[in-house]
Amino acid sequence: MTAVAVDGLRKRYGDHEAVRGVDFTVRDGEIFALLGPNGAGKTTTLEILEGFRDRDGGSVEVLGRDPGRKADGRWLRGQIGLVLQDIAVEPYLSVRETIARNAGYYPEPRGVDEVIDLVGLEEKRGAKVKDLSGGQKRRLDLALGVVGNPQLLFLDEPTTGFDPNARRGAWEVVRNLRDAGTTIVLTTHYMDEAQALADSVAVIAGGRIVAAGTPDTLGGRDSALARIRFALPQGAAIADVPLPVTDAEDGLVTAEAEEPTAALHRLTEWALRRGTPLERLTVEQPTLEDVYLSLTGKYAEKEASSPSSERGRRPSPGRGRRPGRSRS
Ligand SMILES: Nc1ncnc2c1ncn2[C@@H]1O[C@H](COP(=O)(O)OP(=O)(O)OP(=O)(O)O)[C@@H](O)[C@H]1O
Repeated sequence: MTAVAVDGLRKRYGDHEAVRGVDFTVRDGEIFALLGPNGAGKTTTLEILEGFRDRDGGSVEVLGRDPGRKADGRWLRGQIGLVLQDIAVEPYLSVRETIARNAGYYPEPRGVDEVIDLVGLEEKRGAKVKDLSGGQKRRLDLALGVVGNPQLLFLDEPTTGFDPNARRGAWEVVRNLRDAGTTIVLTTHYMDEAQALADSVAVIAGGRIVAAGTPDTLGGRDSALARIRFALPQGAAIADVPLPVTDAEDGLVTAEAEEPTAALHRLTEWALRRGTPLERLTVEQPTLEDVYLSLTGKYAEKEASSPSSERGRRPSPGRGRRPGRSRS
């Protein structure tokens, strides 16, 4: 079943078309990541799905309902969870009191202590919200997003400001939620996060989807050539290397290979015969970040060379502008 279906979505702010015909679907029970540079239209798209913003065109279905219709929007608010960047919480309430208060807004909430354990705030159960660290506060945000036992959870940059251990902890929480049946739609600027978590991803740039797929296949990543890099051995010239190589950064040379095993065999045999080691040898497939940068870079180049491109766009106003989005 489809949890979210977006078809030809459009949204304009004055004369700026922020979302220009976006299509994607999110399958029931998956983690879907919407990726894109600042100002690409991610927040606008999510706000429309969450029922906080009207659209100008296209169709949107969330759990089979239209968040743009008042009655559907009300029903959806009981079924979806939101973890946003700027949830307002009462600083003098304790962690437990804050979660218990939010639980009261939902028809079938999760147990408060279960949620505290789920997000790893056991030690801080009785602590006042104002005394939490930045990372602990984000865990509380996550707790508030899941306490309603939502079918669908929206996570807006869920690990911004986390230390590396806390990020891995949060990923574990998100995976556990998915495994327990929650569908998750997230935005992130961290490609390692999308790689680690997402079952499928879509890249948005300039209000359009420029690529969609799984993290491993996005933009033809799985069929891309492997890159072999190494420092040219002392006394060797580029022409001596038994593979076509080009100069790379940092004094390294690069060979691109369809069959990296065979290419490495030729290369290492050559080096052993010469008796010179291949220093700083690495073999890499393009990472999700490489593919993302290439997709969004190509988009930016196309925009810059298009005579109709819109220059000097207003910078993204950042967070804190979703109308009426705080629940606490
Ligand atoms: N309320 C608004 N009024 C006018 N313009 C807006 C408004 N909200 C967003 N925009 C513009 O629409 C475009 C898309 O913004 P949006 O916030 O959806 O991007 P984003 O992909 O979420 O960016 P970021 O990664 O920086 O959060 C931007 O050019 C932004 O300046």
